[in-house]
Amino acid sequence: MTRLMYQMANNPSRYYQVIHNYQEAQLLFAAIHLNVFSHLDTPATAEAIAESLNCDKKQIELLLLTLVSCGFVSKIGDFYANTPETKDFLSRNSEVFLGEALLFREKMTSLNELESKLKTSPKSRSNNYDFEDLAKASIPEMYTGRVQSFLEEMQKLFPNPKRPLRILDLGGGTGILAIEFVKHFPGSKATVFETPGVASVTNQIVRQHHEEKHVDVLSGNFNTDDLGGSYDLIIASGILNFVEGDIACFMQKLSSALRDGGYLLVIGQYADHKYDAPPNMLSWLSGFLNGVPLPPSDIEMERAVKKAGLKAADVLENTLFEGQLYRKGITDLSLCSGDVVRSFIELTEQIANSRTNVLDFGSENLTFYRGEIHMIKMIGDFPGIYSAELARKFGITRPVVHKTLQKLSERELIAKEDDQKDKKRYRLYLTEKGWTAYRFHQRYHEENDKALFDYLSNMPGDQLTAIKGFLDQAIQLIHNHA
Ligand SMILES: C[S@@+](CC[C@H](N)C(=O)[O-])C[C@H]1O[C@@H](n2cnc3c(N)ncnc32)[C@H](O)[C@@H]1O
Repeated sequence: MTRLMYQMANNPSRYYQVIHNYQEAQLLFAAIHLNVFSHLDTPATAEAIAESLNCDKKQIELLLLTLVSCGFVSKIGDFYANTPETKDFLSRNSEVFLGEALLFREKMTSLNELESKLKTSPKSRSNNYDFEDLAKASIPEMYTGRVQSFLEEMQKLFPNPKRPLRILDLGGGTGILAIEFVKHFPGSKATVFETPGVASVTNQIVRQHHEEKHVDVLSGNFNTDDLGGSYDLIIASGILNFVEGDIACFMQKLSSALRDGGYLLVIGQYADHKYDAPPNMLSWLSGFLNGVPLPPSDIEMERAVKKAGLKAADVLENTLFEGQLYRKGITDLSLCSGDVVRSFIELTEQIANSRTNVLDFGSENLTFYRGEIHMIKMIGDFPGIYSAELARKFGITRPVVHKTLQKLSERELIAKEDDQKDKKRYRLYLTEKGWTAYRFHQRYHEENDKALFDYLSNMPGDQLTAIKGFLDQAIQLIHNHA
């Protein structure tokens, strides 16, 4: 009997690749378990490794050769050594040794009992995850990119590092994000909200970092307990599966805990629709089989946050960090025109009183009154400007301009050059020292004003129109008073 030749429409290689990946995983876990990689930071022979591990030389040689073929280890002559990546992450001598975390995650999310679990429905929605041990095991993982990327994003979100902030990390596990946040934003306070079991681990980690004064650990159930309030940022990373009840109600709870204009950062992988599979379904299948619900879909989240008065503000995308940022609307219904006028008067008073403020850029030579440094800026922006133009641009009298120019000239910050066309006038330029002051001043503004620019650039057009309209009216008012 002749068998019909299958016409190749599909390729089965994927299934063989799965076997390969499975065996590669078994190989890697056994090698981590044996602690092979910690002996390969410097080149060593199979014989030396076998002796250190108390194993058979021939068998170890086979193991090492396979590790080489999978790209975990390199080989030159008879010597084996870790690749740079393996040295960083799989050797116990490294500060970011991930071996224990990998072994723990494999055990925690194992699908060994998959078939038997399919026969019965889960008894309760309780998860069987050991989050206490996960928190302990995942500390080095946090420092292999997540913390670094998180801080980068936070520095963009809150450009003024001196602004004291209040943040909440819900189900924050290790507490490392909160700990690193307060280290980078001095004067800020962080709260980590965790289940009682994990909270004791978080507390220990906070103590190890000596951050007890800046990081509070609250223990409880975020579904039922009060979360505190007036936060500038709430982090919800990998926790939305554990929300009980309506996700819209939970989002409302988080929104109420935020101050106006505060941010909610949601980290996790979500399906587009309720009927789609979440992208990382496989990693968490063991939990789902135990009754942990699937996370909400993007569409459910969209509806829930909108209902809660939160608006999508940004997508934070980094190599190891992906999050959706929402912002609470700034709507204070109790606000009346009197409040705005009071803030305006406070602003004008502060500007009037700051006239005598001195800007010190690090030495007596580089210390300026506001009027002086702004004149330097104007001359830098318009090289060759006449003194009469300066008087006009600043709206001040010529004698006042001359007095300031005289001082700047004596301090060798500006130079005067005769005007070729009109010998009675002179043109103004900055000297090298003047340019140094100009650059210091520019940097000063870049650092200090960024928060205001960021605030305005996040604002919808109708609100910007309202602010511009108010400022035009205010300028008119000052003209009328003058
Ligand atoms: C998947 S882990 C995420 C940990 C951390 N946020 C991260 O992104 O690495 C979920 C965390 O939520 C905590 N958690 C789950 N349900 C909770 C609840 N009802 N109240 C407080 N914490 C809870 C767990 O203890 C666990 O630490």
